[in-house]
Amino acid sequence: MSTDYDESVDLTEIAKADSATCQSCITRLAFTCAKRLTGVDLESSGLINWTGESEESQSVGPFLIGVAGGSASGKTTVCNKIIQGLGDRRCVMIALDWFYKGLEDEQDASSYNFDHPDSLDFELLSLCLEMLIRGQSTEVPCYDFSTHKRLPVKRLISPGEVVIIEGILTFYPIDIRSMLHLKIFVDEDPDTCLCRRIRRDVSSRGRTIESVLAQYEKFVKPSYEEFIAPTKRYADIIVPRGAENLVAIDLVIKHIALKLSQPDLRRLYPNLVIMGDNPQIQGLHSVFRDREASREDFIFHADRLIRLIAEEGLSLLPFQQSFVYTPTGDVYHGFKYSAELASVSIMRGGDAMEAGLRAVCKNISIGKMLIAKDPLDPSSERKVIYCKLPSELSRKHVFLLDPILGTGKTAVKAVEELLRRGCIESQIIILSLVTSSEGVRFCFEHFPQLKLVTSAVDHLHVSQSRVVPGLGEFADRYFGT
Ligand SMILES: Nc1ncnc2c1ncn2[C@@H]1O[C@H](COP(=O)(O)OP(=O)(O)O)[C@@H](O)[C@H]1O
Ligand SMILES: Nc1ccn([C@@H]2O[C@H](COP(=O)(O)O)[C@@H](O)[C@H]2O)c(=O)n1
Ligand SMILES: [Mg+2]
Repeated sequence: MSTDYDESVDLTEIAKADSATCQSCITRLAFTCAKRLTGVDLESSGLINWTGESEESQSVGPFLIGVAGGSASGKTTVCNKIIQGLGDRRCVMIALDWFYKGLEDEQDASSYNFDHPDSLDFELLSLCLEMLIRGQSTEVPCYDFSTHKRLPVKRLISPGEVVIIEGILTFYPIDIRSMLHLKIFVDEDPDTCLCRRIRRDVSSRGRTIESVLAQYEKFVKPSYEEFIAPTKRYADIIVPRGAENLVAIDLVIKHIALKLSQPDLRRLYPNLVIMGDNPQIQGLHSVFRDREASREDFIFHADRLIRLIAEEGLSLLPFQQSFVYTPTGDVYHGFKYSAELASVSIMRGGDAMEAGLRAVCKNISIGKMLIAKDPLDPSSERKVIYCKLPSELSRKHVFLLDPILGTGKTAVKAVEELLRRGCIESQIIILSLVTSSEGVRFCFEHFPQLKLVTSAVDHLHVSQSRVVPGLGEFADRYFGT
């Protein structure tokens, strides 16, 4: 094959690029080659909507774990066990200790509080983590505990599938905390921590017993109480007895392995249900996404899918144990829903989901909401134009019907209105046939407690105006308008 590629694609650029740039270069190269070989410009033909950028927006990046806890509680030891348990997964561990600002020559270590948040360079840590999240290598500082200074060298850290950041104040700054997908607090008896710290600091950090005890009384203990212990409430998991707690460590390893097995947005958003992983669902999509499908086929297959999505939504409702007598006079022990349910359709697309929903939830009361931008000002914010809701929503679970969730802005506006009218965030379940990954992120960034059931996650076209590959205007195709 000729190497006569378009000059705008520089192969040396690919060789030295980070993964995102590299992907984008390779995409351009692929488009160029295809155009040379076939004469068809795939990029502008509309046959392919994939671009390096949009693929990047689908990527969920590394799984970020934060480990916090008192000094010498066993954080580093717990992290090492987790990494060991993950086997050949590529894990990267970052110690908060590397980000100590260090002392100036004139500063006296015995009167400096190394347990205060101001002693750490969280800004630099944040930049390093952002690079790892983008799949890029990053340089981290090296710190010398015996001189209390940064060394004049840096260490290059390559990106990994799992990134663990461990340190006493990992959960303290909100920007670091909000990046984390799993937060673990190691909780150890303070006497045990002190004994371990004396041993460790004397043997490997160049301290005397007296200096460790003086620092402990003056700074370590008070700062633990003021800054570290209060961050325990941000933890998803509290591990008592640190590295001894093999059951907790095993559960954590299993949880991470499960998350790594989810290559999509479910890894980040536990309240996201995607039902599209099987041929049955994909078979339905193959009919109603087809632009040649007749209206009759479109409605039939869309209704089938809406029924399945509604059933999935029902499975998220709370239930309680119940029993019935069977015709044989015996008792059958089962369950019944313990929640009242209502629904709200976002007009006009949501209206087209009502028949499918009613086939599953016979007498459900359905409200309506019309949300739109000012037609004379397309850059304006979305507004609620019309809203008629079922009664007593505050004690009900609500299915919010939005067949195609694009930017997510309409859905978010609808959720805001529902909350304003008394709904509870965790009781709102969005039912959507097709979503974009960008829309999913937008919804969960605004409302992490809500639930979202969809049968496919596409992506937003660069123009932001449509979901691709998508299925066109759902309501127009459904109502034949
Ligand atoms: N469960 C344990 N039993 C005995 N020693 C431990 C245990 N966990 C940690 N240590 C020791 O205690 C010291 C501090 O542990 P480390 O994991 O470095 O704590 P941290 O990172 O929280 O400061 C280390 O010398 C380590 O080997
Ligand atoms: N120059 C320094 C810097 C930090 N410390 C102490 O280290 C502790 C944090 O490290 P862990 O591994 O124990 O989490 C912290 O409590 C600081 O007091 C220090 O002594 N000297
Ligand atoms: Mg440590």
